[in-house]
Amino acid sequence: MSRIQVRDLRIELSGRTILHDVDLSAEPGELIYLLGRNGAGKSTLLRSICGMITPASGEVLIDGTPVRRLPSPARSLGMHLGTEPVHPGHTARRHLRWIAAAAGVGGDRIDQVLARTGVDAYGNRRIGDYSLGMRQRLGIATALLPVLDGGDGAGALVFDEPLNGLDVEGIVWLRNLLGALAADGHAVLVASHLLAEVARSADRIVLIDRQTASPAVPVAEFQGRHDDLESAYLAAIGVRADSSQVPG
Ligand SMILES: Nc1ncnc2c1ncn2[C@@H]1O[C@H](COP(=O)(O)OP(=O)(O)OP(=O)(O)O)[C@@H](O)[C@H]1O
Repeated sequence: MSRIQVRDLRIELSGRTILHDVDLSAEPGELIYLLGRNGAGKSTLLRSICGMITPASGEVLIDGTPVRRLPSPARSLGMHLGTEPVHPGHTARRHLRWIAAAAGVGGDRIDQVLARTGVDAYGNRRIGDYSLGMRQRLGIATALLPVLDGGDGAGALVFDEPLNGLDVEGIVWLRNLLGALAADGHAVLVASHLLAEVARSADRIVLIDRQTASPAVPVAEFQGRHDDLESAYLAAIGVRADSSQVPG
């Protein structure tokens, strides 16, 4: 069973407050989506949860342990934080070998995650030649490395905009994968702008706005009296649905 707890988190970068007073708990078996406009702080929050950003104050606990005290966060957390290839000349297989070794995950997992994500079809080609959707699938494969089927691997997973660039069958595949991970007891946290997908899949929604996070609420509660999630979201961030102003 896995749990992500964020307590009273404050993040400052280059002397600017990016997030403050963030409290969030992703429980075992829950799929939580983070919403928020460009620059709201979703990636910053996910990176903080993964221990890649040191908070000015507050804490992140993964299964009750402060993330920065975990001996190997990449073993305790499945992470997909972006699609930029670190080494464009590497193949997917070599990339995964490198990540698995760094995280202390057995190399026998590599073939499993390649097959589970469909990356095995092009696992021996250099990442620099991948399309966006192919890079997304590789990022998802990386996040699955420490997640052992029925074992004691990572319990919690975070994904930063994993849907971007996936084709239609990829979106359906990822929806089923995230649902299956949650059903297996993993706490799953996903940042996305794709509200149709959020509406059909999320257990709860958190809105990142005005440098903080709303309480996590079920989709129906977030939607309230609005016709759909998009209208509710626009109202929540203070934008009129018919507005043609450049947001900012
Ligand atoms: N290293 C950094 N130094 C200073 N400011 C930063 C740094 N990284 C991010 N920021 C700022 O933090 C804010 C939040 O950025 P973040 O990438 O977390 O937003 P986001 O919600 O993920 O946006 P998007 O939806 O566009 O991906 C932005 O104002 C960004 O400019």
